[in-house]
Amino acid sequence: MITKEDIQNQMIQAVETVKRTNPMAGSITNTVTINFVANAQLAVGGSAAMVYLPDEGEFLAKAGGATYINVGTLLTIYEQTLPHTAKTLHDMEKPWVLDPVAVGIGSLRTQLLQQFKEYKPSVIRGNASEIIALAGLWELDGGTDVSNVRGVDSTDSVSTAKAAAVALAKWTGGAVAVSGKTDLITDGSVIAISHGGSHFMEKITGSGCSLGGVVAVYATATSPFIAALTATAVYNLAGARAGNKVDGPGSFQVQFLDELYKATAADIGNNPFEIEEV
Ligand SMILES: Nc1ncnc2c1ncn2[C@@H]1O[C@H](COP(=O)(O)OP(=O)(O)O)[C@@H](O)[C@H]1O
Ligand SMILES: Cc1ncsc1CCOP(=O)(O)O
Ligand SMILES: [Mg+2]
Repeated sequence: MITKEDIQNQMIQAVETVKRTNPMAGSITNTVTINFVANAQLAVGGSAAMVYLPDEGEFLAKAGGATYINVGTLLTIYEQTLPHTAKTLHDMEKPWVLDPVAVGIGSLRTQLLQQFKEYKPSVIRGNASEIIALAGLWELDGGTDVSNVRGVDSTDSVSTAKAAAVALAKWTGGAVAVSGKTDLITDGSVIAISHGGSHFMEKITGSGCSLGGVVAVYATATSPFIAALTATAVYNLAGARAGNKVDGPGSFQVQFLDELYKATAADIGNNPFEIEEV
């Protein structure tokens, strides 16, 4: 099994590469949190670009080092944009990150998330209920037919999503990141548990969505597993630091962006995590 020290070195390298090269990771994401996603991507050193249209999704898929697809608020045009972009990414073997926000609501969301099974997202990032429900939709181990997703929120604990996360990662050959009070990241053979964050992260919209955007930034520079773990680590670090400085969600959001920006590669590599074999 890969050692913790190897993982930390790869995380540090990924952070340094991103800070040095300002890589572009384009997004097709929801209208609620689109601004926060872009700001978080910029804060860690990436470059953001958001589009809605099919040819523009294809353009960004080709131009960017990685791409982020988040199905939070669907528009009718996405029936064309999302499969077109995901197919381009798959065919070009380019990394892409999927956030299956609110899986289970509506027929278009179900149809699109079903289609993504064959396009194998490099990283799937969601809360526990979304990860369990996506595994159910894709008929993989650990999934359930009955979704416990409550709108965009989770009603399951991260540990209950472990089997689903492993099964999804084995199917895609990439990584899965399950978020919550503690976070679980797996590539199907190793599991990392990352600690930190703040209860205020549940009190602002977009902490999960923006985490997906930051995973995409790191995916331009490293493997899906290291990208998912590095993004989760910087979120846990910045969340904890910001949470200690503020007394409400409004100032938390501002402070959190500052702490994302200030976190050094060594700080991020040293944020607490454990690893275990699947
Ligand atoms: N109670 C909590 N304590 C610490 N960190 C949290 C807590 N809840 C969520 N987070 C963090 O917030 C981010 C988004 O996770 P989550 O809220 O599960 O996603 P989503 O917004 O998609 O439901 C992750 O970085 C996660 O670690
Ligand atoms: C509230 C809401 N409704 C549709 S998308 C969205 C944002 C969800 O953001 P997050 O999952 O990061 O909390
Ligand atoms: Mg979410």
